[in-house]
Amino acid sequence: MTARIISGTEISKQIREELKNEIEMLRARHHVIPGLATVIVGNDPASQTYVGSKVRACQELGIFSANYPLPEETSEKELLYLIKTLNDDPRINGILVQVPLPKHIDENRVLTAISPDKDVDGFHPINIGRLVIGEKSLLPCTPAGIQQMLIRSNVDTEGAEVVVVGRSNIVGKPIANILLQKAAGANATVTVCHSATHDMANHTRRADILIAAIGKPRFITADMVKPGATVIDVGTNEIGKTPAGKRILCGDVDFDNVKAVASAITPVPGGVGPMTIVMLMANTVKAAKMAHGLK
Ligand SMILES: Nc1nc(=O)c2c([nH]1)NC[C@@H]1CN(c3ccc(C(=O)N[C@@H](CCC(=O)O)C(=O)O)cc3)C=[N+]21
Repeated sequence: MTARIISGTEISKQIREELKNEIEMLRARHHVIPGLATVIVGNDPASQTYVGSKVRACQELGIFSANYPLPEETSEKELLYLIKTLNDDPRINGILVQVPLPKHIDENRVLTAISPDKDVDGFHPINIGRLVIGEKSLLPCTPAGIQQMLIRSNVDTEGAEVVVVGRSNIVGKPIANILLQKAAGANATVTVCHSATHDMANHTRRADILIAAIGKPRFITADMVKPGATVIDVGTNEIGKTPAGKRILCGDVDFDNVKAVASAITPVPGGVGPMTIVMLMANTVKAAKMAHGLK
């Protein structure tokens, strides 16, 4: 068997088209233009690449974007002041502070300072809490993107065994909670594995849907995958550079061997990454509608 490829590039294009229409409708009917502020502290090249993609996506879709590239030595106080200003700015519906932040800044304090209504990353404790209790909230972008990939490629989660490898606050914990929800129709049986899990392969081999979010290149090997499983690869590990200086990316899944066992698999690049960006745009549109009391 060779697995069907679930293309994040294709699915994200489809969602972009839907968003474009919705944004045009908001503008024409309600005179609303969604606005996103991106804040990046320091000059990590990978972070700059991601923020660059986000800004381009805004331009393409008709979202207003305001960008705040700040020097590495920005103090926590200055950053908190900027966030307060953005919280109060009616043109801004979404605030994204790129993580990781420099070590002298308390990341939790900063993320908690963002108004929950403008928290398009879905990292604020209020939004995490709403997700866990099954209330409507802004969902973290990578997990929301994974959910859309499953829905739009007809992978049924109802009653399925889902195994998530990785327990980060930005991927592992939220995707586990999203797929566990009954109300939203996900309704899966969810196991979360991590670095202290005994006999990890024993868990992963039971998965109908295996989600790899560990941050280790090719960690998931073919012997860890149940024949016919759907495999979602969240890894974006930089394993080198091309002679031209372009980053070479590799997922958390040993793609070439696992695709012979799985029935569906996401590639890296071109899988979860592009979905993360489009869901940020979707959250910005959602936040704009909430801000204007629109359904
Ligand atoms: N506040 C915050 N929110 C984030 O959502 C956030 C963040 N901080 N910090 C870093 C991570 C990482 N992340 C990615 C987004 C897109 C791709 C992506 O589009 N990847 C392309 C390849 C891009 C390339 O070639 O470098 C792909 O997989 O096809 C990857 C990774 C968002 N993050």
